[in-house]
Amino acid sequence: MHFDVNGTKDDRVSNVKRAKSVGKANEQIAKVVEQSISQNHFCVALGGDHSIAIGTIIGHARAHPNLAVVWIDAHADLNPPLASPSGNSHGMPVSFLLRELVEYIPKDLPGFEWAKPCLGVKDIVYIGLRDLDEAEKALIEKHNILAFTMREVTELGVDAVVRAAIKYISPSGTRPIHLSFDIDGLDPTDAASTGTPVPGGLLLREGVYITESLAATGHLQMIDMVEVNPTLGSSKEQVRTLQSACEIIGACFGKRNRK
Ligand SMILES: CN[C@](CCCC[B-](O)(O)O)(CCN1CCCCC1)C(=O)O
Ligand SMILES: [Mn+2]
Ligand SMILES: [Mn+2]
Ligand SMILES: [Mn+2]
Repeated sequence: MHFDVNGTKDDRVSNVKRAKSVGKANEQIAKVVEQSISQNHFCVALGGDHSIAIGTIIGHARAHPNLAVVWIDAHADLNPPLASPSGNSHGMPVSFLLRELVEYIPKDLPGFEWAKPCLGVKDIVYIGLRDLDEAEKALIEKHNILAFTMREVTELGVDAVVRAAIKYISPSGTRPIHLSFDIDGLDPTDAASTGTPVPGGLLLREGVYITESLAATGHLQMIDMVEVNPTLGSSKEQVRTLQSACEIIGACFGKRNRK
């Protein structure tokens, strides 16, 4: 039995653990993000797990409906609630955001009454994938979602991947971009202090390059920096992970390794 902050029952509903707390928190996040973006701020959301992207992206899209999303992650976070093998909401956020998946979202989810999908499958691109569940693979395939897995990053190189990603989501180069950066998109050597690390990820240098390239479009509006868990790993790993997160956030504001 789980309880929410008010001490009322908050159990697993339609296979979403603590549905009410997650839904209500994201409702608040969406309001704050919409306000911040509407005041023309560059917005940095610090997670917490990746379920906060439900609120950050819906909030951002309220201010900029023509939003495009770059999702850096070892995982697709695309499990519709009933297909999730864990019931952990951090593996589901993208399924709540895509209009084409709305039929898979249970109608009775407490706390999520406000959450309406705000993206089409063509408005998102993945970079760094290397650990997908069966339902996620099937949905990426069925809806032709553009995904550069670590295989493509190795094959094409990070420059070709980020150029292709930008060309795809913003052919005119003018669309507002939301970067949802899961620190576990990086290799555990650069980011071990996270809940679901997966070997063979992006080097910090590659993560910085992708972020700098998005910033160079002049339309990067917001970054989620999520899944950083400084309670995990050795103190050396914790420092390294926090340093990586700061480098990525810094890269949103332009080139780091200036000549
Ligand atoms: C791959 N899907 C997972 C992980 C989601 C990670 C979320 B993120 O925000 O960190 O990216 C894992 C599901 N596996 C758990 C172990 C047994 C096999 C399934 C899930 O729980 O949905
Ligand atoms: Mn996670
Ligand atoms: Mn994630
Ligand atoms: Mn992840």
